[in-house]
Amino acid sequence: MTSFRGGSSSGAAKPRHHDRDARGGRGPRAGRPAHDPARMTAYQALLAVHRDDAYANLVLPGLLREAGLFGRDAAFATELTYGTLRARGTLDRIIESAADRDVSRIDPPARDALRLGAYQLLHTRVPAHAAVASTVDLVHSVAPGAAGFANAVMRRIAEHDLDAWLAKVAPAEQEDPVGHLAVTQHHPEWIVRAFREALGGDLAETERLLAADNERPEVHLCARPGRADAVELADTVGGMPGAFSPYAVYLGGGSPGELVEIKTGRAHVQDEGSQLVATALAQAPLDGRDERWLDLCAGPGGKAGLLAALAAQRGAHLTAVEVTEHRARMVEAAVRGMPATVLCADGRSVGTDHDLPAGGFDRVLVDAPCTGLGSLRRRPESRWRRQPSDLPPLTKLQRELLGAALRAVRPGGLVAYVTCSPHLVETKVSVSEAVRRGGFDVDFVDAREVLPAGMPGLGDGPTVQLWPHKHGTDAMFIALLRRNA
Ligand SMILES: C[S@@+](CC[C@H](N)C(=O)[O-])C[C@H]1O[C@@H](n2cnc3c(N)ncnc32)[C@H](O)[C@@H]1O
Repeated sequence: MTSFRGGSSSGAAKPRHHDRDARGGRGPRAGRPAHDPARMTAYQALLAVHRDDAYANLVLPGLLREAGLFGRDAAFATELTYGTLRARGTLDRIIESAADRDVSRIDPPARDALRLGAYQLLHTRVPAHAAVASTVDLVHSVAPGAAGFANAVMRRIAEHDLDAWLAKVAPAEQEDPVGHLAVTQHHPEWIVRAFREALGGDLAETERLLAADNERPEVHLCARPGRADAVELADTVGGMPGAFSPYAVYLGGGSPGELVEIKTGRAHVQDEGSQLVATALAQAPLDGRDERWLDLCAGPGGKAGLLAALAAQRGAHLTAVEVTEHRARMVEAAVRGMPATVLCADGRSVGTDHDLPAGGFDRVLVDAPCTGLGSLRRRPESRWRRQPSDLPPLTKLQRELLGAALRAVRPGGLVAYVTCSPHLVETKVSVSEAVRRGGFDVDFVDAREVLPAGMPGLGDGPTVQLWPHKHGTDAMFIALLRRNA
């Protein structure tokens, strides 16, 4: 877990305000940060996530702007928001133990304020007295009747450090190793189980993966082939060329949205793992015609942008399909100026939509809708929002879309099935089921052969699973299939 290490003016060093006394015991009202804008902003982000199902990475930038937070104050608010959301399940266990009641029986505003407070106490260097006082102040603002309760709970939490609390609330490692990891590494148990299974049962490695999931990932850029060079781009933006993808640049800091290279379409933000799987499809050897490429699940357009740039260099044309209209518009923006056509259509309509003829394409990407368990690093709330019940409808769609891709590709052509999830049900099982049920005659192409030479940790093939703790990428899965007839 990344921890805040600063002495921000909104953090520990700030003297306590006295607004409450001046206002006759109420303090600022919820939604109107007046005295502690960083904590109030983090609280509002949590509220939006838990009440409105918002995504923190989408909602937080606007809240920071509204509150006029920059620099260290913005970093503090961001750390509080992301850290609290990631650790939520474990913080809740600690709060339950300290409050001696289930978190479901605590009013949501007080509950979120307590989560923020517990996070400060156990994961940051904010001094205990500042964490307690600022949390009680926040509860005064958002749930005045619970201020006394919050004070008591915070004081009880402050009696122990994180290790002591984990020893108290986590199941014993010997008796329940998965339950233990779930609590100590802040993940739901069903996800720990799924990761462990995908890693062949190795608990120590599962722990390394979970720890990597708790770190905020570095921003990766993709230097678009033919438009930018990764080494030059790295120099220009003060970043580092990526370890594996020839197009990757690791952006040390700063906001990618401000970069001229992004605004002018020379580069886009894209995880290196996503770059690798899209490039693998483009690089795989193919006999015969190689002109018609298809991206069957293209929105918002990251891989389509890279594929279209590669298609431009190779004299090919990309058809990019996306079922959601606003995402199809994002794909259009991502491929502008490149040889690509965007269709707002259901990818399963191959053979019935005249723009998606059966056997009409040489290379096809299915970047299937999935649980996204491979990118938990960048969506702090999603580990607690996702449920095992999400799997059946998603795997049905995945199999149907892969079936459509296998119908769309010509005999001898290639299909890449990709997920941003390592869950075996969404990866190997979805592939084998789609092939079996569709009765397709296919061969697996060893994906390791078309990933950069010398890349470590690619397993036994022919499919490849990338990992945050091994490759510093999202946990992207790729299966490459050649259709025989
Ligand atoms: C994992 S995302 C694709 C990410 C994209 N390839 C990229 O790199 O930016 C899956 C996309 O598939 C779209 N989708 C879902 N069902 C679809 C369908 N039946 N046909 C086409 N697209 C679909 C979703 O709206 C979503 O945008």
